[in-house]
Amino acid sequence: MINFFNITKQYAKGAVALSNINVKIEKGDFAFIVGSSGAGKSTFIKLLLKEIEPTNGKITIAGLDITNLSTRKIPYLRRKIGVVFQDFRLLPNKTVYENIAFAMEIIGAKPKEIRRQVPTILAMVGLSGKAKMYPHELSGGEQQRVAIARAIVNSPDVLIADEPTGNLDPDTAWEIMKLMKQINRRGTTIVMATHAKEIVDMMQQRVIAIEGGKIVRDDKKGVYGYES
Ligand SMILES: Nc1ncnc2c1ncn2[C@@H]1O[C@H](COP(=O)(O)OP(=O)(O)OP(=O)(O)O)[C@@H](O)[C@H]1O
Repeated sequence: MINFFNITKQYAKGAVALSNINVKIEKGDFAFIVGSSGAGKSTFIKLLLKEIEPTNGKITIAGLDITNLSTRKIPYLRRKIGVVFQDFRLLPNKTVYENIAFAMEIIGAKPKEIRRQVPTILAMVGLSGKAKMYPHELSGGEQQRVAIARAIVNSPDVLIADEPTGNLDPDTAWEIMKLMKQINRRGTTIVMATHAKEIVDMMQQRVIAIEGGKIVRDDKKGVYGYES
């Protein structure tokens, strides 16, 4: 599903954030990316999202070589990937319904399809009663559910989450993790960068640890492995 071939990323001012990384994430995997601050986790995620380009190497996602992708094909890539961030990033002037509908509109979904799909996805994330609310009227956990709904509404192959529980209290964080696991069970590959030791230890999923720009550990049912 996701392949990093000899990926090196050196930033303009000299820092080598990732150094010759090779990793393969299979379809249906749930993989945590862990590592201390500055280890290279965000760089890993940004490369996947094509927000930045590698200095060397090749990345493929669902058979698509994203390092040599024509501008024309970038929307196609975006459809294969859903993203969730720590700070939710919802559109403040749109309701819950509109935030999710908008993600469908921009890929050209038909109004009929949108009217059918948005309530389905809202029910799935447990927010059927909140469709008309605005983001500021919701709790952090609810906002993150909306963000997840928006990320999966177009049925991406991969859900990428960058510290999705970072702004949430422990109970709410667990609710979000249950939802992520549910999405994973339906076949979506999940890649999640996190500092949340308890979550990683409890979930017993694949753990890829990055240190100093290299993969230092890759365990099938791993633990966080750092003091938090
Ligand atoms: N835009 C940039 N320009 C120069 N150096 C950068 C840039 N972004 C990150 N770096 C450097 O690359 C290295 C890896 O950073 P990265 O943000 O990937 O770490 P991280 O593991 O996500 O850390 P954190 O857990 O603190 O978010 C660090 O040494 C950082 O200073």
